Amino acid sequence: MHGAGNDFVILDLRDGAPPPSPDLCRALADRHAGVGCDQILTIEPARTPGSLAGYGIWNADGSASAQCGNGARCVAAWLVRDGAASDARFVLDSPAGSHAVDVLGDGHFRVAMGVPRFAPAQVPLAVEGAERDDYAFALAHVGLIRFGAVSMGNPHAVIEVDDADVAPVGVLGPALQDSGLFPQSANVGFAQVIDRSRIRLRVYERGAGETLACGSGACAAVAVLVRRGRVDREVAVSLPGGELHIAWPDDAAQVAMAGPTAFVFEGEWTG
Ligand SMILES: N[C@@H](CCC[C@H](N)C(=O)O)C(=O)O
Repeated sequence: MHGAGNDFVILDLRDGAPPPSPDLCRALADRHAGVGCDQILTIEPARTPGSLAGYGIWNADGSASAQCGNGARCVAAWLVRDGAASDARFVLDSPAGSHAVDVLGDGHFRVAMGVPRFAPAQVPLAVEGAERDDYAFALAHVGLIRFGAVSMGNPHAVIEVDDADVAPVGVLGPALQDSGLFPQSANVGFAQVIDRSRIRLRVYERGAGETLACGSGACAAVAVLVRRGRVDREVAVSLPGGELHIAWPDDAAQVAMAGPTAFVFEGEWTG
């Protein structure tokens, strides 16, 4: 499946089958010798009362994550297609917590992605002191780098750029990930503000490299830009693979992310 071009291998493990090993994740995600994907998602039994199902998230490099916005929509679409979800609203459990999902029709879903957390210890970001909207550090080989930092259940850095097309995503993304500033690494977003309700975004993801879209990254970018007063609280985020709609009604509210899903093919892994 894919959500705005962020592609997934989905394993339905609701029968209690064990999750894939990191080696199997890497083999599945390999775009030459495997199926090819940014993340592997496992659909699992619900973890909290009232939830429809749980899901796990593994990056292409075999590392685990707690949050995946595009993946949440794809899991929702899977459950709707197989008849497990018949209501217009249901709840799914990610490793980061429970998420209300709204069925919007035509393969589109809205997911409550949680309240953004900016405190350095919560991102986590290895700096002393109170949270800030903007951090600046000189990194070896790349020089001064300014970014915002936020957790959406997974760690994000957001760098504002003049033109997303020419942003040095493949240089600054790994440089920030490897800098030691983010003890659990980070997904690094490059956000270009078009106007107060539209941005463009590219994301160099932890464990996957640059992807065509990152749902939690879109939420993170909007949260950072709202805090800086750069955008309003409802923003259309244009990513290389599609568009997501992000709404953050107030600082204490959950961020809502809406966007598309698509089924691509089904198969049996014999590798
Ligand atoms: N593509 C996802 C995020 C997947 C996990 C991320 N790479 C991490 O390691 O935290 C999304 O749509 O949010």
